[in-house]
Amino acid sequence: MTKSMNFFQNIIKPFKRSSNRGLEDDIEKIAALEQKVFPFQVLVSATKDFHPTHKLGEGGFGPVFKGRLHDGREIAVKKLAQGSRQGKNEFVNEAKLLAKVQHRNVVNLWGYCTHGDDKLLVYEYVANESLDKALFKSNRKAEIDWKQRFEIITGIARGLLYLHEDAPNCIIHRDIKSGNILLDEKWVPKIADFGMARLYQEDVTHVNTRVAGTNGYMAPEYVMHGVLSVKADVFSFGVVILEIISGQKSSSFSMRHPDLTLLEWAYKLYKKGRSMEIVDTEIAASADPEQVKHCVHIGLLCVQGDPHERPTMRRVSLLLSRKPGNLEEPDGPGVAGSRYRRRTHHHRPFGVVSSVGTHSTTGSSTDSFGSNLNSNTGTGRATPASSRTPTRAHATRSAGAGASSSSDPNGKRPMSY
Ligand SMILES: Nc1ncnc2c1ncn2[C@@H]1O[C@H](COP(=O)(O)OP(=O)(O)OP(=O)(O)O)[C@@H](O)[C@H]1O
Repeated sequence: MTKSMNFFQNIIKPFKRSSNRGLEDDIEKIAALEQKVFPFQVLVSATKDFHPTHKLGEGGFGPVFKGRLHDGREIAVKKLAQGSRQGKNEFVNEAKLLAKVQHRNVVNLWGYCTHGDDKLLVYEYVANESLDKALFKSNRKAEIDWKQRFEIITGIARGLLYLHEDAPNCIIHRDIKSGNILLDEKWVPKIADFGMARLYQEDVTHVNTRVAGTNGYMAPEYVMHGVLSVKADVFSFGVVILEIISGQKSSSFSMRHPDLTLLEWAYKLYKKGRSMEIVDTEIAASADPEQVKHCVHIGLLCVQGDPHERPTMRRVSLLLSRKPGNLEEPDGPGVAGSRYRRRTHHHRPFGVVSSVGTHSTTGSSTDSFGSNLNSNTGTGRATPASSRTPTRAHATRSAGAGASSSSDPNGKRPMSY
C-alpha cells in the first residue's frame, strides 16, 4: 500500500464504525478528516464526556484528558483554557499546520476540534509520563539506566533538530524542559508542547492566574533581552542533558548546593576532570565513563552564555552519534533564567526591543510557518523582557546578533528586570 493510502486509511479509522449514513455523509467526513478535524462527539465519547477519571493533568494551557477512539487508539485531548485572543479560524489554521509536524521524537498532533468557544487539540497518547517524573522521583530513578538515558538524550536531540531544521518550517520550541519530554512505552522521548503559543494566543488583558512554569531552563539572552533564536532551545536542551546525567533538577538544585547552580556545579567538576561525579548515583553502575564525559562536555557547550558559541542541534546530533573525540573547551555556563507567575495587568517595563531574529548564520533561512509560526512557538505564559510590540515577526535557525526588531506579543517574560 502506498504511503498516501496508508495515511488515508489511518485518518478514517476513528470513524469507520459510524460511516453507514450514506455516501455523501461519508465523503463529507473524509474531507473533514483530511483536514484533521475531530468531531466534538467523537472526543466526548473517547473521554467519557471529559470525565475527571480521564484527566491526565492540567498544564498552563488547560486540562488534558486521556481518551480511546472507537478503533482502540489512545489519545490525549488538550482542552485549551478560555482566555486566548485567537479567533477560531486562526486556531484552525495553526492546528492544521502543526499537524504536519511529524517525527518519532515529537508528540504528534493528530488533529483538532472547535466546539462553541472550546478549542481542543488531539495528540497521540504517550504512555510513560514525562521525563521529569522518571528523573526526579526517587522511586523511579533506577527505571532508566545510563543506556536508556543516553538514548533519551540522542532522541531529544533528533526531535529538536527536526523542529529547527527539518520540519515544514523552523520551529523554536521556547519551552524545552524535562517536563515537556514525554516517554513512550519503550522510553522513546517525544517533545511535547511545541507551537503552543501559536495555538493559544494569550489575551494580555485577560485575568490570568495560571502558573508560568519552571525555573532554570531559559537562555540568558532570551530572559534578559528577548533575543530568541534556535540557540535558546539549544541552551535549554543543554540544561536537560545535565539533568538527565545527574538526576538533579535545575530549578531546585540550589536547595542542596546554595552557592552553585546545576550548570556551575557541572562546569566546575568538568574543569577538574571529574565529570563522572555528576552522574546520578542511582545509575552510576551502568554508566559508560567515556560516554558520560562526552555528554557532559556537549551539555556544557550547549549552555554557554554566548549563544554564538553554542552548537546547532545538527552539530549536537552529529557529536552524539560519534565516538568521543577532541572538542573545543566550553566557556562558563550562562545563568539560566527563571520564569515567574504572571499577574493581572502586569507592568510592562522598559521597552527593550525583542528580537525573534531575522538573520541566519547562512544568511538565508528566514522561515515562516503560515505567516509567523516562529514568532510564538513557546508556551505563551511568560514573555521576555523585550517582547512587547504587537507586530509579527519571523525567527531564524540561528542566533542572530544584530537581529532585527520584532515582537513576541504573547510569549514569555523574565522573572525580574
Ligand atoms: N500526549 C500526551 N500523552 C500522555 N500524557 C500527556 C500528553 N500530553 C500531556 N500529557 C500529560 O498531561 C498532563 C498535563 O500536560 P501539559 O503539557 O498540559 O502540562 P504540564 O506539562 O503538566 O505543565 P506545563 O503546562 O507547565 O508544561 C501532564 O501530566 C502530561 O504528562
